[in-house]
Amino acid sequence: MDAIAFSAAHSNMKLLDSNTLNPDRTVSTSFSVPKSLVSFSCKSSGKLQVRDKSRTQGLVVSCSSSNGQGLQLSGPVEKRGRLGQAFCSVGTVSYGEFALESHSQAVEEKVGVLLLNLGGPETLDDVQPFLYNLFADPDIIRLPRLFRFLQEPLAKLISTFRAPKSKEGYASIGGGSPLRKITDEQAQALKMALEEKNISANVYVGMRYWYPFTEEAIQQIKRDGITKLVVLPLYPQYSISTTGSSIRVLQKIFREDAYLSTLPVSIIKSWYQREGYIKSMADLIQTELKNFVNPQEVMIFFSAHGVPVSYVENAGDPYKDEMEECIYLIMQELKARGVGNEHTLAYQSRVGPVQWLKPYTDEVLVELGQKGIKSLLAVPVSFVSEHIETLEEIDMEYKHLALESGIENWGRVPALNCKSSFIMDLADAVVEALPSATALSPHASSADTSDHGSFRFDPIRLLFGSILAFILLLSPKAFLAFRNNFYF
Ligand SMILES: C=CC1=C(C)c2cc3[nH]c(cc4nc(cc5[nH]c(cc1n2)c(C)c5CCC(=O)O)C(CCC(=O)O)=C4C)c(C)c3C=C
Ligand SMILES: [Fe+2]
Repeated sequence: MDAIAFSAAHSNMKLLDSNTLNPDRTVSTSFSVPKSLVSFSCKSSGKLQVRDKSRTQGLVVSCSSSNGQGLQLSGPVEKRGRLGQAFCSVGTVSYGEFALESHSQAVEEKVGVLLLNLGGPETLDDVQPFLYNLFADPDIIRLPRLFRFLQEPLAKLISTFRAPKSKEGYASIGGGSPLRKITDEQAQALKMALEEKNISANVYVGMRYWYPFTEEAIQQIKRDGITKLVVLPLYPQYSISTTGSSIRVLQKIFREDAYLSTLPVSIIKSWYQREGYIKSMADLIQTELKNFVNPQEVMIFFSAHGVPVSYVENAGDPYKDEMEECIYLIMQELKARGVGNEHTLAYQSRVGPVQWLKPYTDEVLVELGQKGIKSLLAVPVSFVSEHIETLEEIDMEYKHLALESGIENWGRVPALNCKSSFIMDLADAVVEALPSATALSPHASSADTSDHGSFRFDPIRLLFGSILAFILLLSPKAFLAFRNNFYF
């Protein structure tokens, strides 16, 4: 007669019962674990897996003994818990002819959530070095491989020339980006939302181009001894230039570190299709529409941050498709609520001389004014916090342009920031991602870095890109002319 005791790998998990098992007998056991945190060890079998077979129907627990004689646990889900969240209770245990050793190992699990974001200058003095970091990113200025050595000098040049214009923008919104403050608040709110779901997690913020840098967050994750990590980029839609770039930084750090290379990690690449996010966006739009005298006459104007067309057409960036699907889902949700307004999507914030995704926000605003549209509600859609492009570009530049073009009633939907339904949905996304955490294998990383590799060889781009880079580097005068024509 042997006993098997299950203990959970997380401080919130409680062992309610253990059973004495007899061969050829099915017995019941019961223990309670948060649905997402399911990891057990069993000395004799060596392997005991718990799989989330269906998100809605709960767990099936299976275990194989070291000799493959089929220990099995299975059972229905039971609802428990202080706040009504799904807990799982395994109802029956059966096993084959082999005895099991009595104790399992309890591993203290420390869950971490890493929020990835762009970062922004906190003071006007930070603007040029922030821009340098941004333009030095090969996912932002994509030079042909042969000319990568030009990346840093080019970044220095462009950041120096763009800084005065950027500084004006940041000065007009109070002298710096609000991104760090808002992201810290989101991190705190997410930690609390997870606690309500009985998951104790450390939430970290890792910025791509300014403090706290992703590298710093990772060092803290190591110091804290995190044993399972969920990576959640704060961009609803995936782009090579945003989520892709941050993930590449992560993969590089993880590959080179013994501890990190074995840390189970789950990366949520994009989440624009989540019901909680779509509903939260629809809530914001519905609320804002009510501020207009004739809400049903208002054109809903989605304005997304653009990317160069080449990202989508040559490098396979899914950003445009994901954006269009996101808008479709938000509009479907609004329709289901009886809101049947007209809508349109345009892309803002283009930088430099290349073609960006069209239509451009500024051009569409003028066209809509000319067509006689009188009321317009701007909805920033690629980002979940207020930042320079909502506070300055939309609220000031585009509003001014729209009013000048004949639009009389202007409104803007606020960013989601810490809206509770949105934060709760992020917490759900984390909970759902936890079971699939696995070490970032060298395989996975090479697949993910393939954005670069998949950039098709384009001789014209190569030729012109390199000639341009050389001219710009060698001749400040030419750069000035270039800048004046194409405004960096
Ligand atoms: C989904 C969002 C974003 C995408 C896609 C994106 C691509 C992208 N951006 C630049 C150049 C700049 N971006 C700048 C600021 C900035 N960009 C985003 C988001 C996306 N960028 C945000 C949220 C911010 C604001 C951060 C803040 O400080 O509040 C800037 C600096 C500001 C300015 O000078 O206008 C630049 C430059 C490129 C080239 C690019 C794709 C290739
Ligand atoms: Fe940007």
